Amino acid sequence: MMAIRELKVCLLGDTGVGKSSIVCRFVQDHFDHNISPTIGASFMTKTVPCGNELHKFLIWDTAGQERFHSLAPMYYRGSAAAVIVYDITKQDSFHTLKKWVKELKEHGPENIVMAIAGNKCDLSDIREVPLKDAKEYAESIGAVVVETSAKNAINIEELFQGIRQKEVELQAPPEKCPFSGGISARQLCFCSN
Ligand SMILES: Nc1nc2c(ncn2[C@@H]2O[C@H](COP(=O)(O)OP(=O)(O)OP(=O)(O)O)[C@@H](O)[C@H]2O)c(=O)[nH]1
Repeated sequence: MMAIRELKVCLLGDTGVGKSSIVCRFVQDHFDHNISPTIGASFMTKTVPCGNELHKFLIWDTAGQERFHSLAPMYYRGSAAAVIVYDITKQDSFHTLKKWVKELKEHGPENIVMAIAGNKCDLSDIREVPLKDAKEYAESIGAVVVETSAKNAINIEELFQGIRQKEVELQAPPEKCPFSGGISARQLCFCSN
């Protein structure tokens, strides 16, 4: 029987950036143009094979609307990883992302793995946030960074794989990591350009 390794992940970020859409694409490989805003939070799981183990993602998708902000600690406190999402077409959402990172550093679990997702990269012709800014910021906080499109299924698998990789590395010395062959996950970036 294969060992199951569970990984609790929460998604944080402004309302409308595409958190639920990212989870929906990852878990169900589906995109809904008319998806409703999340109320409170929602929970989904996905299990993926990894070497001779199974990795089970336990995913908490939080609501981005300000009125739900006070609920977020219930979800990030028990998480091994946080995906903080912004919308590349909305500078304000990148500002909100920075506020989430600050809150996680102050009140989140000590070794929480952080991944930044710049979503809606299919809309890069109306981009407001340069990829360079996201890369520099991610590097400054030791986070994985990736531009995603839940709509066009770009980099969604890579985002979650990046989290797994970093989490596994935190628990095993780099030479034992099945993904990187010894390269630190902090050096890995899944941006396409
Ligand atoms: N073009 C484009 N639209 C997207 C993408 N991802 C999500 N959307 C759209 O953005 C809107 C908001 O998506 P949601 O997934 O509900 O956003 P959310 O961050 O979960 O919002 P809250 O639940 O309010 O926190 C919806 O109309 C989606 O169809 C994407 O990758 N590209």
